[in-house]
Amino acid sequence: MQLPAQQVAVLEAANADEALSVDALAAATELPPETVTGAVFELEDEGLVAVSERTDETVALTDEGRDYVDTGLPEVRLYEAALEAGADADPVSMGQVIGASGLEGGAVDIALSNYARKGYGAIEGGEITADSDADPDADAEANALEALADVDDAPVDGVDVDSETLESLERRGLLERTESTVREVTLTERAVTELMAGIETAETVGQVTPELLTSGEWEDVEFAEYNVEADAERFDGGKVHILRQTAERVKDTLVGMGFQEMDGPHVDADFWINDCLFMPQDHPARTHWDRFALERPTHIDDLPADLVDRVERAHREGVGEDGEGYHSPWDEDFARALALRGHTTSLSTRYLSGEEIGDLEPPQRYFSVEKVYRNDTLDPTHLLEFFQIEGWVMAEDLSVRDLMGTFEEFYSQFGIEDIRFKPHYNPYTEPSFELFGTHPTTGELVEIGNSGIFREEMLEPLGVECDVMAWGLALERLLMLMYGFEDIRDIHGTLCDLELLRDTEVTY
Ligand SMILES: N[C@@H](Cc1ccccc1)C(=O)O
Repeated sequence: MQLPAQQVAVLEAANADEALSVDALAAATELPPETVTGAVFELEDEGLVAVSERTDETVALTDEGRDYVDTGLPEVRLYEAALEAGADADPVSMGQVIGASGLEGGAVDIALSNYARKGYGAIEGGEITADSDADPDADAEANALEALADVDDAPVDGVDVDSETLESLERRGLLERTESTVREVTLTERAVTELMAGIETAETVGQVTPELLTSGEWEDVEFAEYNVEADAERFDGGKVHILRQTAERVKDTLVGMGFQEMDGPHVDADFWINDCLFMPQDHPARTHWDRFALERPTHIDDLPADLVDRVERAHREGVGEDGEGYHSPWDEDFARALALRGHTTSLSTRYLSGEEIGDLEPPQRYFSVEKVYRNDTLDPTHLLEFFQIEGWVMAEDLSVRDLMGTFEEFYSQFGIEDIRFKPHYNPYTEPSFELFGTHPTTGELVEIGNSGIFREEMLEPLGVECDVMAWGLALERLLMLMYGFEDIRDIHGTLCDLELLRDTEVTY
C-alpha cells in the first residue's frame, strides 16, 4: 500500500490499543496539528483509523483572578480591616475601614458588593460591622483561587473546586472557561494488517508547476487532496471598524429612503451651530464647559449679511405678528466665534439657508452621518467625539406621525422595532421628542436620539415657508442596540474589546 508521507507518519505514531489526541500525534510526528488533522481525516476515509470527538472544557484564572491570589479578595481585605478596627464590637465608619484596608477605586465597589452577600457583616448608613463568626479561611472563592493559581487551562473535571464556586468566579470575571474539540485517534485492525505488510510513502504533489505541465509528467504524479475540513490557523487581518461599517449601512439606508447627503465643516461659527437654531446667546450650552472653542482662528470671516440681519431680528423681536423674541442682547461677534460643532444641526442650518434665502422648494430630504464634539465626561454611554445621524425633511403639512413613522421605518431596517418617544424641549423645535430603544442584553431603555419639528422662529429667517421635521440620532447608541455591548468604550479607544470588533459582522 502507498500513502502520502504525513499519513504514514501518523499511522506509525498512532496505536491500536490507546486513543491518542491530535495534539499528541502532532508532538510525536513533529507535524503541525492542522496537518495531522488533515491526515487523520484521510486515514479515516480509508478505514485505517477510527476517530472520536469530544468537547473539553478547561478553566484558567483571569489577570484579575491572579491578582487576588496575591493580594487577597477585596471583601476579605475589607473584613480583615473591619475586624482590626473593632467593627465586630461596634459599627465603625466606612471611610476609616476602607482607608485602613488599602482598597482603592473599583476594588472598593467589589468589596462592598460581596461583603454582606458572603456573610462578613453588614454595611448601613455609612457604617460597617464585622461578624466575628465569619471565617475568611473558609471562603470558598478565596480557596478556589488558591487552588487554581498554578494551573493553566486545566480540564474542568480535574480541578478540585465545586461547580457553584466556579460559576461565581466566572460571573465575577475571575475565571475563564474555554471549550475545545479534542479528536482522538486509534488504529483499526485493517491498519495493523497493512502496517505489518509494509506501507510505502507515496510522493504527492501539492502544486501544479509549468514544468509538470510541459513535460507531461502531471499525468503520472499523484496530487495531494484538498482537505477543506482541516482546522486552519486563524488570521486576524485588518478590517473596517464596525462603527464605520454601520455608518455606511446607515447612509445606504437613508439614501434608499430618498435622502441626499450633506457635508460641511467640523469647526464652524456659532452662528450656524446655535444662532440659526434660535438658541439664545445666553443659553447655558453656549457658554458652558461642553463647548470646545478654537484658540486660533477665533472667528469666522464670512457670514451672509442678509441672513445675519434676519436671525438677529428673530432673536430680538421674534417672528410673525405677535412674535416674541428673547429681548436680550444679540452680538454678531459672538455669533462669529468658532468652535468644534457640538451637533451636526449646523449642517442642517447651512443647507436649509440654501444658495439664497428662500430658494429651497419642498419636498427636500437631507442627512449626514458625521462626527460631533462635546466636552463631556467619558463614561459607559458618553464619548467626547461621537457620530450623529442628522436628518431633516422639508414638506408641506408635516406632523408628529410623519416623524415617528420615519423613525420606525429607519430603525426597523436595523432590527429595532420598539422605539419609544418622550416629550422633550429644544429651543429650535416644537414639539420635540427624545427617542429610546431597549438594550438587548440589559433590557434597559437607552436614549438614542433627539428630534422635533423646527419652529417658526428658526425657519422664517432662513426663508423656509413650509414644515421641516428634523433629528439627531446617536450612531454609537444604535450600535449598542444592534450588537449588545454595554460600554461605548468597548468599541473605541484603549479599552476596546478586540474580540467584539473582530467577530461582529455588520450585514447589509
Ligand atoms: N441637535 C440635537 C438633535 C436634533 C436635531 C434636529 C432637531 C431636533 C433635535 C442634538 O444634538 O441633540
